[in-house]
Amino acid sequence: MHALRNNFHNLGRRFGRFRLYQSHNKEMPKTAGIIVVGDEILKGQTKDINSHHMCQSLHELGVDVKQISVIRDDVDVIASETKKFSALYDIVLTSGGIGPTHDDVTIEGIAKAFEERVVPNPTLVELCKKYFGQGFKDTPKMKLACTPQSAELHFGVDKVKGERLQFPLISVKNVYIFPGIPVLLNRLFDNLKHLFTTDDHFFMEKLLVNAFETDIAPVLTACAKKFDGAGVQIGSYPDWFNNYYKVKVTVESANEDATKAALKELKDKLPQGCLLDSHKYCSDPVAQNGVEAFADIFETEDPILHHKIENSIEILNEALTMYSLDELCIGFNGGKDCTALLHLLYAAICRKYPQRNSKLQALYIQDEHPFEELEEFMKHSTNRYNLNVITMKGAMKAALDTLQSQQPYIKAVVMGTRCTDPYSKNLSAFTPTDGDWPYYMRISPILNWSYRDIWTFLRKLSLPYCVLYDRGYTSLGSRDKTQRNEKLRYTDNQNNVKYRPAHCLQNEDLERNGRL
Ligand SMILES: Cc1cc2nc3c(=O)[nH]c(=O)nc-3n(C[C@H](O)[C@H](O)[C@H](O)COP(=O)(O)OP(=O)(O)OC[C@H]3O[C@@H](n4cnc5c(N)ncnc54)[C@H](O)[C@@H]3O)c2cc1C
Ligand SMILES: NC(=O)C1=CN([C@@H]2O[C@H](COP(=O)(O)OP(=O)(O)OC[C@H]3O[C@@H](n4cnc5c(N)ncnc54)[C@H](O)[C@@H]3O)[C@@H](O)[C@H]2O)C=CC1
Ligand SMILES: [Co+2]
Ligand SMILES: [K+]
Ligand SMILES: [Mg+2]
Repeated sequence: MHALRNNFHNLGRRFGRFRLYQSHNKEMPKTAGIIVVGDEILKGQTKDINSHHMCQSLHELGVDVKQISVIRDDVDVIASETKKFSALYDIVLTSGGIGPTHDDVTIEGIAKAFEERVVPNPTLVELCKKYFGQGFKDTPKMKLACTPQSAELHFGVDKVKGERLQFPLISVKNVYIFPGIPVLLNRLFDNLKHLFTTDDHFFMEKLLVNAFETDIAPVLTACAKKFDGAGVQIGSYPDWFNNYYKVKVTVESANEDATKAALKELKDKLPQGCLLDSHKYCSDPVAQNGVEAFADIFETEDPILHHKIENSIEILNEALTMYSLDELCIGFNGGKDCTALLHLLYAAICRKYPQRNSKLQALYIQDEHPFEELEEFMKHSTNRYNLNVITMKGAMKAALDTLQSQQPYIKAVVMGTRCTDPYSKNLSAFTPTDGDWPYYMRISPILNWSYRDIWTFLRKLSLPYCVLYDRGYTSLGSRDKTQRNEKLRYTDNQNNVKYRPAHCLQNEDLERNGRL
């Protein structure tokens, strides 16, 4: 409803200035520029998160952020950037440089931009007096009470407590001056949103495309050109680690109809079959799939797997009855089998301990030559499932010996072993390690799962897995002893050698073909 505002009443409200879309005769959304001030950011000592927060919030409020500039704590640089941004954009937000120390000079810089003097602000002087006591005027704290002459103060109201915030947001003309400390900035921003709220709203649609950017570029270019006049922006964002799509394409504008028309055009013109069905893809499967849900999902389509899952969950529940979370860990090396297992175990733990604070422990015996992609995947999994990863180096047996002395409370390891793995034919769900191994209970809930079951499970639930499996590897070991599976090799119509993803392997007996 916000997009069409044809009446002059609304138009006039906006800084008395209106801009028009070339062809649609509609006002452009309010624009903003962000100036991030701080030497520490340019030195890489602090990661700028403030501009990110501001961009996100402003975008939600319908403000079109056009530029972010990161600059030094230097009066002249701040002055010239502020002057430039203030003229270019409807509003300017600055972050940082308003503390009491010598290296914070944002207030001076902004005063200089508008050729104003920095003067004590009576309201701020009163505030500081209350806050710091009488003597503050002769200390560096006095800096906090000084502003450019024409400054305005905006007191936010704490949404939770209903009280006025202690310190106001300072603005000079169209420049809003935020502190750099993220919690202070966020608190001010979130309690003063009304200053930036607009009548606009961005309408965003996205397409998940399973094709290379190079192949869809011509269609995107043509569509972007066609809808440019209507203010539609088309974005193309490749994701190298997603197992289900290669590119996220966004279509966005402040006009719902224009957005929809551009979306339709793209859907019509993109190659057949490359669009991911949004009903079949879940972007956050960890949050969405509880233990109960697993059974339902496979019940009709794959009743055999459905019963294997139920059986695995029974084993996991039994394991959780026998061992406390301190005594248990999952053997997790980023491989596909333990990835499927991790999801099951996580769900079972969440069900049994909905209120738990402790993390699920994962044992990772790190190979001397691990694949980078595998370790990258491990990192993502650690966050996704909130794991406490215990990393051990060296040969497996020796590593387990060390584990026993360093973490003596661990008694059992849940493993993604399947019957078809070497030496695993005679394992059962609960089998202690062999006599010549350090003593642990090995718990193997997915022994009777096949290669196909693993892939059906992972892909049906949109679970993330290591990207190497999308690049021709079907079984992963140490980097120097693992190759792509030749059974997945093919040559495309331009005569390039390529590999299909692991889930396409037909004959699953050849799973370990790439292991040397
Ligand atoms: C805790 C533990 C106890 C073991 N006990 C015995 C034993 O008693 N007798 C014996 O002969 N062999 C034992 N092994 C070795 C095991 O049987 C396999 O040789 C080994 O897991 C590699 O198998 P794979 O190549 O099929 O790999 P995978 O199919 O990747 O291994 C099967 C499962 O083992 C776990 N795992 C494998 N590698 C790692 C790793 N680097 N870090 C953490 N977890 C991993 C995962 O859960 C994985 O799903 C043990 C291994 C582990 C981790
Ligand atoms: N109580 C309040 O509301 C206010 C307090 N002050 C006082 O001013 C001082 C802080 O002023 P600042 O302008 O914040 O000083 P500053 O520019 O020195 O920044 C303070 C810290 O914030 C972090 N930071 C800065 N920019 C960042 C960014 N872009 N992303 C992530 N982190 C970033 C950095 O770690 C930096 O050390 C404090 O001493 C505070 O007491 C100032 C204004 C308001
Ligand atoms: Co059933
Ligand atoms: K400082
Ligand atoms: Mg600073």
